Amino acid sequence: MSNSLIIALDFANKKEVDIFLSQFEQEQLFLKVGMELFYKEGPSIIAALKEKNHQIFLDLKLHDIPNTVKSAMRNMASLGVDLVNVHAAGGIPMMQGALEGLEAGTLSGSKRPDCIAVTQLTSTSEEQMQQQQLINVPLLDSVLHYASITKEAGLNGVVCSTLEAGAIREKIGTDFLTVTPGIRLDSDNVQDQVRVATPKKAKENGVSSIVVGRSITRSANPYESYLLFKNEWEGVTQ
Ligand SMILES: O=c1ccn([C@@H]2O[C@H](COP(=O)(O)O)[C@@H](O)[C@H]2O)c(=O)[nH]1
Repeated sequence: MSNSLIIALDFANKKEVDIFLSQFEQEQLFLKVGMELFYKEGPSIIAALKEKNHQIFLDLKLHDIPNTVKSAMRNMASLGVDLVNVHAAGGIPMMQGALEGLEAGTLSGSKRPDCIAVTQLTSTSEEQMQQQQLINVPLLDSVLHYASITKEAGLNGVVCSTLEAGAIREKIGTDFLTVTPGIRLDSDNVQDQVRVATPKKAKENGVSSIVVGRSITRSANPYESYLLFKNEWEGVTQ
């Protein structure tokens, strides 16, 4: 799942998704279904998107005791999604439980969904992390630590910001996925994101895949905006 531009479908319901996707004609997309849409529509939204042959990142960011995460992941794998995630702060046994659940739930003949772990949310600043999580190290150290335990647990990679992706590749290796939200063009409003970067910067830093939401979904012309992001993401050679 490298080199993808993943569109975050942060919509209230399926009707809004259908209107949005109708502007993309036959294009095969990598789509992220998050809490807002999944909690409204449930598994049927995944089936509807898969029917159109889109790839799917089911972004529910699980963080619970290992047994609960294992059972939930078994059900998530049975939906046939391509990518799922947890919070690395849940710890190694929880992440291992996630993988066990995914193995158990993957349909025969299908590939197990890749599983990645959120390090520090891209909306978190170093100051907020230190004051509110009482993590008294630089934010980069916290992200690198979470990436290390994610690797130790056997997951496929992490969610981080573009700003940390290069250091993760150096420390953990190039076959470890770095999936980065917080992507904006220079002219965009950053909204609630803190650690942001352009698609060009993401490519330069060796990011595996970028996640773009509102800059495309809330644009006056979503397809045009999608192409702007896609061209910048694909147009820069490493
Ligand atoms: O650290 C994280 C983890 C997940 N996200 C999700 O990505 C998109 C970003 O949307 P934008 O509109 O482009 O800001 C959104 O669905 C988040 O839930 C993240 O932003 N940061």
